[in-house]
Amino acid sequence: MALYNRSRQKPPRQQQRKQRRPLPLQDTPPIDLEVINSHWPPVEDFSRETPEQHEERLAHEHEAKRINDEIDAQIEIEKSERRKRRPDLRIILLGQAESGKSTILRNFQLKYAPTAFHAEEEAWRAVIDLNLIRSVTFLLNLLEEGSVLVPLRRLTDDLRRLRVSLSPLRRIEESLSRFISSDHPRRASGNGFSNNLAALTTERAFEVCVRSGSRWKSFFKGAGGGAAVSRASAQGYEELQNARRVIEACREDIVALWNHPAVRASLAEQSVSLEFQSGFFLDAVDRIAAPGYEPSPADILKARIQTVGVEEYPLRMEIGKAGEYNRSLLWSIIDVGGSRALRAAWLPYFDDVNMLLFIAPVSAFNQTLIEDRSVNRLWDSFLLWKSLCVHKLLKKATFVLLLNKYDLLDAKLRSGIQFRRFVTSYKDRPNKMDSVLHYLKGKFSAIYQQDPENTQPLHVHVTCATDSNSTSIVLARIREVIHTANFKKANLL
Ligand SMILES: Nc1nc2c(ncn2[C@@H]2O[C@H](COP(=O)(O)OP(=O)(O)OP(=O)(O)O)[C@@H](O)[C@H]2O)c(=O)[nH]1
Ligand SMILES: [Mg+2]
Repeated sequence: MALYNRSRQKPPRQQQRKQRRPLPLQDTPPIDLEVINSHWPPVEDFSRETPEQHEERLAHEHEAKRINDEIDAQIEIEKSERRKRRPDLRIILLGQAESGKSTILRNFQLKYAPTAFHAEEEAWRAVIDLNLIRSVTFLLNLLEEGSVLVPLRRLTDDLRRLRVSLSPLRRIEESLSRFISSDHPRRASGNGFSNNLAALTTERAFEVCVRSGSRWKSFFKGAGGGAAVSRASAQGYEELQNARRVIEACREDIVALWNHPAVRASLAEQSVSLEFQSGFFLDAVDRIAAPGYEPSPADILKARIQTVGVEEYPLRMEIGKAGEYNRSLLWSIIDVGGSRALRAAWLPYFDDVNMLLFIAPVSAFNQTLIEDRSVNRLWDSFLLWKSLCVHKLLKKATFVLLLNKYDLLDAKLRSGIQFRRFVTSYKDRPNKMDSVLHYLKGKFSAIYQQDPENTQPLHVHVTCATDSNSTSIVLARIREVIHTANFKKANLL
């Protein structure tokens, strides 16, 4: 029966258009409202059929049934595919740029889907190489004529030699950038190597940008070999191998440049701490530029690549204690680009998220936004948090707040930077990490509790996302929250 309806429901496009055109009033055929609830299609009278017509009709019905069964089977396959793809749980990672969202995502992958995590090591090696080269070319730029940090007159012969011997790295930087962020061959926001002090005091001098979280990795999947590798991929792979050879050849000179007393003195004079910058690998050159280098999980967590856009990462749980999972769970983790211009793209993903993980980088109290130099980064985090806490579409989601980068907060406070200088309401509380964290936790929690619709408890954790061991404990607690509080009720776990 359905087949007649279906074939009638799908007339060719032209016909559809014709049918939609309204009939002139006087031509409108009469309607019989009695048939609305009667049989459809209407029962037909075949009593006057000839044997030929009968045969023809049966053949036609047989063929129509075959097509109908085929369509039904296809719909069933699609439904079951969709069911397979639909995650058991959706988590969204939110926070300003460089708060650590993608690093938290990598921790999730490392803990719960290690095979997938390790399969991407080669792609991450290219990012680490690029992060390293950008640090080196940053230092090389200091040696250029007119640099505010190392005036040319102070360049000794050994520095001049290093400038020449390391110059091939500039070309390598170009080719690596091309592969990793083909849309953005140079750094994204012009904040990179200007050697201007405002840029240096941020953590974003070595920015590498990627349009969408995982597409760039697919290049590396096919690049290493196999008959089906395209010519472009093979050529790209060759270039990557070449980049690697140049880095290895430059290893000693990179170490010499980084350890050069004149370079260090100049950086110190200007209070530039490259160690606080994201994607800083200069202190590990010996290991990273060695032949056969394979990135460790810690290296991958330290690598910096800016997310531009929104991407959902399926996370199929691979591990767990025996009997812990009664089936293989599929989580979906949504990672977003955090800078202000990218936040409008978040909204369509709020609808059916089960959990919101907000990442606030507590070390950012003395920094301003790259996108708006007049805004303190900590202030921006609070504004963002406030807007999410009252967001109508997020009322069903469990809120988890991660006070991230406590290691950098600690280092800054220990180096003598006064928290109260940047957050005046902190007044004369101790300039100690625990006290600052306690203060910030209180402020974030108060904002959450201000909205009477936020009835679920807020879960707060202090994290250092580059430390997989401590983060793993936090992730286990988050999983516990998922397990016990909300989703158990819905039989999701
Ligand atoms: N020292 C330290 N570095 C961290 C921590 N968390 C993240 N990072 C580093 O900070 C940099 C930025 O982290 P990302 O995860 O890329 O930041 P994001 O929030 O995804 O940024 P966008 O993609 O621009 O929105 C990376 O180099 C990380 O390795 C932390 O707790 N401590
Ligand atoms: Mg990111």
